[in-house]
Amino acid sequence: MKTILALDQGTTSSRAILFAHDGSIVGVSQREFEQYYPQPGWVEHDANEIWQSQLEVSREVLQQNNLSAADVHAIGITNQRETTLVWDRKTGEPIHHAIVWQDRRTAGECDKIREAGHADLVQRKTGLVIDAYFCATKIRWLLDNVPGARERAEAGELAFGTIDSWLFWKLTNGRVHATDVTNASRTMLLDIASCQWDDELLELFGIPKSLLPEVCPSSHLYGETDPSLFGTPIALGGAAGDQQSALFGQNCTQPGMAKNTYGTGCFMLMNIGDEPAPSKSRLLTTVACSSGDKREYAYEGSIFIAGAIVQWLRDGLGIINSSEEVEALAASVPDSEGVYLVPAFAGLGAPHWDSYARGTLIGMTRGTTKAHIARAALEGIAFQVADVLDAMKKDSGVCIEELRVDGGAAANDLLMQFQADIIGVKVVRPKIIETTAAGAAYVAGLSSGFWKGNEEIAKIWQTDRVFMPQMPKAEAKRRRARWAEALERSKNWVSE
Ligand SMILES: Nc1ncnc2c1ncn2[C@@H]1O[C@H](COP(=O)(O)OP(=O)(O)O)[C@@H](O)[C@H]1O
Ligand SMILES: O=P(O)(O)OC[C@H](O)CO
Repeated sequence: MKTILALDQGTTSSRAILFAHDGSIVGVSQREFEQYYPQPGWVEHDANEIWQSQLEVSREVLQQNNLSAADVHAIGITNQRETTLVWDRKTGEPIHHAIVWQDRRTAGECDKIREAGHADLVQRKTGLVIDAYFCATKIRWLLDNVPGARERAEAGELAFGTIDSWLFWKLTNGRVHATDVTNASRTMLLDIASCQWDDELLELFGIPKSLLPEVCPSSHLYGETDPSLFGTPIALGGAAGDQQSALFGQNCTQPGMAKNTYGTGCFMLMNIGDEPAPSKSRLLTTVACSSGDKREYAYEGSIFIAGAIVQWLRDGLGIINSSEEVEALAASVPDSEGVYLVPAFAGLGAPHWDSYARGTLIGMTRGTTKAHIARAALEGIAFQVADVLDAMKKDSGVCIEELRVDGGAAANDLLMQFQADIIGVKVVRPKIIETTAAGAAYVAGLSSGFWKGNEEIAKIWQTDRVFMPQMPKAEAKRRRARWAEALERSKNWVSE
């Protein structure tokens, strides 16, 4: 049986998923790995643990399904984006833990770069807002804080990579140092129009060019796995950052098509075609996946806390025992009775970008119960998404006809219905919810000839359930206006 093996290297776990030619899932294996929080606001990963967990699940999914490397036509990689790693080219050893996308250690540095007047240059070239979220200031931190790192980097001894690059390096035993263009577009060092590393930005951030990987299309033959890993070499057919991969996996290949992933955070991406138009509403412009050399772009609204608020109800407040339970609890009341929960626990991302906002629970009375709070938590996710959708409509001038959804919290019917109600747009959940891994499988399957073209892949995507807006428009408007007031109260709460 021929399959495509998708490696889905996420923030909290490594997964390996086998896809058959009809797009169905043959098997899944998953391992969590440790999160390191050395200081408040800092988040790190051990890149060797990432590699070991990824290798183990890859071998395990084959074994569990009685398959071998010979049954894998190609491998596709999808990964947590922006997480930054530097390693020694000779030994392959990381010089430090990877600095994770959520890490805020370079926020002060970003404030300075913004204050020095570089925001327009950075947005024009990279499509990004200056924020600690992206790689550039994380790389500089590593070069300036790991003893000897800057000298070694200047001598060409070190390599930088996002997690796709790290996996390519390990899978080929150091023969390939490359990244795909969607991951490269999150470094804040790429000119997204030419898709080349930009010398002016490298100088601004003090980063030697010799550190950087080669930038390749997402759907591209990068090499093959070292024979020592799986017995027989397997073709490496492509890679994509997880959110762009999900956009491709949702088959949003035409301008105006949008998806939203409800995981730890929420990431809404909309295909905007072949021009990297800058956003006027503080969204990001990012490189999207495409099936060949053709460039495609997307607007992205990144929301830092979404499903994580449900984990907080479970672990922080203890009012539910599992994430799934939130739906029944929230459904036990008809509405939140005026309670609003702004989940700005890690500041606010798009379109507000307020690092100093904090979580706010407001509107409670003596009648408020845990059910109202659970409901307000789910509604807070949907209101944030509505704010991003508005910004997208405004920037693109496109009337979004449907929002395709995926991610763990997209299983929550109450949340999906409320989402449709509050945005007044139908919400469509596909049958194959593993769209992130599917996107990686597709880019690898296309470059290696497993699938013939986009048309063949488009047939795989099928609707599971459609949520139509039911709430009267005036009521949705009233609730959004109240949300906007609650949001204002959460802003600029802490000073650093
Ligand atoms: N039924 C549910 N209702 C609401 N949230 C849920 C539900 N099931 C899972 N979640 C949330 O979804 C998140 C996990 O989704 P997942 O897509 O695996 O995230 P990630 O890739 O960011 O780790 C968790 O934050 C969890 O609380
Ligand atoms: O690993 P996830 O699914 O939380 O995704 C992380 C994003 O890529 C961060 O930009």
